Amino acid sequence: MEPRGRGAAPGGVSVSAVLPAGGSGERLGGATPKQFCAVQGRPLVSYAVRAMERISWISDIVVVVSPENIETMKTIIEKYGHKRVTVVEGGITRHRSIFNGLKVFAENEFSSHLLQKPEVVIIHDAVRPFVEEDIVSKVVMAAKEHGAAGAIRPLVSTVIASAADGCLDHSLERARYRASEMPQAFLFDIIYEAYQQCTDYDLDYGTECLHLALKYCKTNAKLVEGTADLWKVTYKRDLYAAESIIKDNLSQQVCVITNVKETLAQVGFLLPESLKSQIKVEAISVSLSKNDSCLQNIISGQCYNFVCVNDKRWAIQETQELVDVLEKSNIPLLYPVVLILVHLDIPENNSFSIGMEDLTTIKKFARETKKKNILVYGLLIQYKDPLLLQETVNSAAAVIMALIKDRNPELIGQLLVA
Ligand SMILES: Nc1ccn([C@@H]2O[C@H](COP(=O)(O)OP(=O)(O)OP(=O)(O)O)[C@@H](O)[C@H]2O)c(=O)n1
Ligand SMILES: O=C(CO)[C@H](O)[C@H](O)COP(=O)(O)O
Repeated sequence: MEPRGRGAAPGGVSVSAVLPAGGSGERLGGATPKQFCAVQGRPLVSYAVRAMERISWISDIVVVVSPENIETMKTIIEKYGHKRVTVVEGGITRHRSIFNGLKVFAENEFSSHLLQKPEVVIIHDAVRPFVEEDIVSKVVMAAKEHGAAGAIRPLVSTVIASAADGCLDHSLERARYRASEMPQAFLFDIIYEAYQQCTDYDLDYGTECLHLALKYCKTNAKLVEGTADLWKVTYKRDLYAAESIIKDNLSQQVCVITNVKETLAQVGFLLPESLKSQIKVEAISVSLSKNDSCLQNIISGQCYNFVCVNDKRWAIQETQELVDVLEKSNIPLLYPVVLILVHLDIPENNSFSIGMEDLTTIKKFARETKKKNILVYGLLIQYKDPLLLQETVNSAAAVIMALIKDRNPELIGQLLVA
């Protein structure tokens, strides 16, 4: 069978990946295994799958899940449009799950369709969502040369051993040891051989694939320094940390779209200027209905925050056009998009007034767009004294930043006043 990935892998080898996701997440607690817990609305496992999937030279991605979660995993693949993924039934321990994942490349009877055996296989826990191509590429190159490789991090705490009486027996010299993280990569034949040879004790109690390669194939893995965010989601606090890292990543860029008359354009200029001290700003002045190419470029550049400055009453019609463009782009499929409708209540805009009807309209609109993973908020910039314009705009920028950073789905449809 032809490999499904595209592009040349480092060192020209063929590469596939196995993501063990068959655990129950006891240490995290709760009814849902951690790999299926929602982070910014999307299951954690989908982040790890996405991280592998966007590396074009990885041919196949095997996700190993417990039998009762096979359908859940298939639904996730379908919902988030994951490609090149094969779901495989896991075992009762992590090693047994990984072994099952490897068998799909080697044993006909294990899978209805045997995947092409890669020269190098990556093993990466499905609960480590932040893995970049750079480190994956480094472990693959090192595995090609040394037979096995894995990411490491410095130890945070000193490792100590306790004696039978519960007292300190000895401690290890921290500087000599490292924490073994993921991703790891192996010449396929080496790791497969190691799993075939290893004992039930290894399969049931072992925690380290690199160790199996050493013990059974005499392969000394190359250790590659990894980045801090390779850590494994293990406890509840790790889910909170993952959530805030994602929110932080999504808050790097905003697109300010102004669609105002010249007399009001001052705000359209001052607002981006004020935001610039906190976030990268793309400011454009367009009629959204034109499906502007400039806007398209920004969207395809993975911008997850939009501010629309309007001089009319709640211009839902025009905002709907932006929502349609975003939806078509698939941008909100993977992460929630923040869309802030800014309206101006300023001296030149005499006709402006807000009634209950307006508030209901924006709420209704926000509820609909939330179903598309687009979070809509309203912001009214209100000032009567032109001398206070800069101050008011600064306060509006602060509210916009708070909405972007928080991405709070409970606040959608609310009208805030700056
Ligand atoms: N039988 C198992 C056990 C674990 N894993 C996977 O191995 C990775 C790392 O293991 P760990 O953090 O220990 O996950 P759990 O076993 O789910 O956690 P806990 O030990 O707290 O129950 C996770 O992606 C987990 O789903 C697996 O595929 N099959
Ligand atoms: O860090 C690792 C390197 O091999 C593994 O992810 C880790 O050992 C998994 O162990 P556990 O299932 O006990 O959490």
